[in-house]
Amino acid sequence: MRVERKLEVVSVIGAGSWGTALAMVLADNGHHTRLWSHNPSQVEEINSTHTNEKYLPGITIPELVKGYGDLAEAVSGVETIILAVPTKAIREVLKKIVQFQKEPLTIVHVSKGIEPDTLLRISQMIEEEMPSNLLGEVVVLSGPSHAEEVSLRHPTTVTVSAKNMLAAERIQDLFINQNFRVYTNPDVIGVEIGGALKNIIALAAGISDGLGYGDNAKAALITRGLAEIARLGVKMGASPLTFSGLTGIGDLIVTCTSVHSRNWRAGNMLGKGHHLQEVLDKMGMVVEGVRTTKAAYQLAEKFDVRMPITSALHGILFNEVNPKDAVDGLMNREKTHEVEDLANILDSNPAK
Ligand SMILES: NC(=O)C1=CN([C@@H]2O[C@H](COP(=O)(O)OP(=O)(O)OC[C@H]3O[C@@H](n4cnc5c(N)ncnc54)[C@H](OP(=O)(O)O)[C@@H]3O)[C@@H](O)[C@H]2O)C=CC1
Ligand SMILES: O=C(CO)COP(=O)(O)O
Repeated sequence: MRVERKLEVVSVIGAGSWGTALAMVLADNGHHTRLWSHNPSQVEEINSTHTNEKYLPGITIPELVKGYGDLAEAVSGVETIILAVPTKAIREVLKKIVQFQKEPLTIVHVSKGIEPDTLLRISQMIEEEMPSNLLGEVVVLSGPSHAEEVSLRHPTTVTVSAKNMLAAERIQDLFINQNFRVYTNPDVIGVEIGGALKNIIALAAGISDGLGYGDNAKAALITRGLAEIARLGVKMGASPLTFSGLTGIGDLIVTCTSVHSRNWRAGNMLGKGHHLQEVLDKMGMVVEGVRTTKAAYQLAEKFDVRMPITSALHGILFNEVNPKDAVDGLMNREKTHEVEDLANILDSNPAK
């Protein structure tokens, strides 16, 4: 593979499973990689035993990855940071960076969420928090990519997207290697919406499995889930084509069918009758789909888009609706066409 790779010092902000796995990809590509954690004992573990047992048990982290506990030191002198904290921590971390940063930064975010109430995508939150003199480019990296498999160097494909395609291509070159194939896509809205909303459907797929339903139900959730994600995304300005790509159907498949998925696992416990708070306490890792369900429910109202699966999940998570009743509700809705646009054309054609 021919890659114009300029070796850099790169900072990864957030040493959870995804930040650690991405730091390993960067180190495999020869970049000196600073992995920042707000947890001092984790920094100590990364530097002394080259492990991160809580998040990636059994994995050895390459020597080129160094743990940092001081955020200003971790970001000092770098051109690019990879922002790998959960969506709800993004503003807090950026507010800290703004206090000491002097030079513009390219920010690559790898989180999958939408902010409830403001209804902002992550790139919009970054643009809001960073003064323009400190913000170079904003790039999103997304796609079907469980950290556990990336850290084992199993073949993985992702997509990077930015308003400025040259920035996206630079980040493509930073990460791409024989195990980690990176595509570009100019559709930032579609990439961010697909990545965030697939977590809602993964929670629903987990619930379905937890209830003991089978592959038919899961295929239905994936397919009709994609339909409602695309319906909303297109209204928000995304290209419909993006939803048939890695950050759309690709990420939906992996998250709805993999035991690695925290969203699927959380859903599975809910389907087996556990209470939401108990499930989140047990997970010990971020389950982005819960907050994103709230945001997507609000977006559906704002854009006047039908999102029956999101709406059913919203009932389960926030209004004590019994999961089995929610499934019954979905199955007993008014009959409809599968492809609405086609149906609208037929409905307006008197000769049909
Ligand atoms: N895991 C995966 O396979 C993938 C995850 N993603 C996305 O990446 C994002 C991060 O997920 P992931 O790494 O899996 O999450 P994890 O739960 O594994 O780790 C989150 C990390 O962020 C830290 N953190 C939490 N809150 C703060 C805060 N306020 N300030 C600083 N650090 C904080 C946590 O620290 P602490 O240990 O102290 O809690 C932990 O190190 C999510 O949006 C997720 O959807 C995307 C693709 C793949
Ligand atoms: O986004 C992911 C894989 O692409 C990870 O999903 P979970 O957060 O559900 O583990």
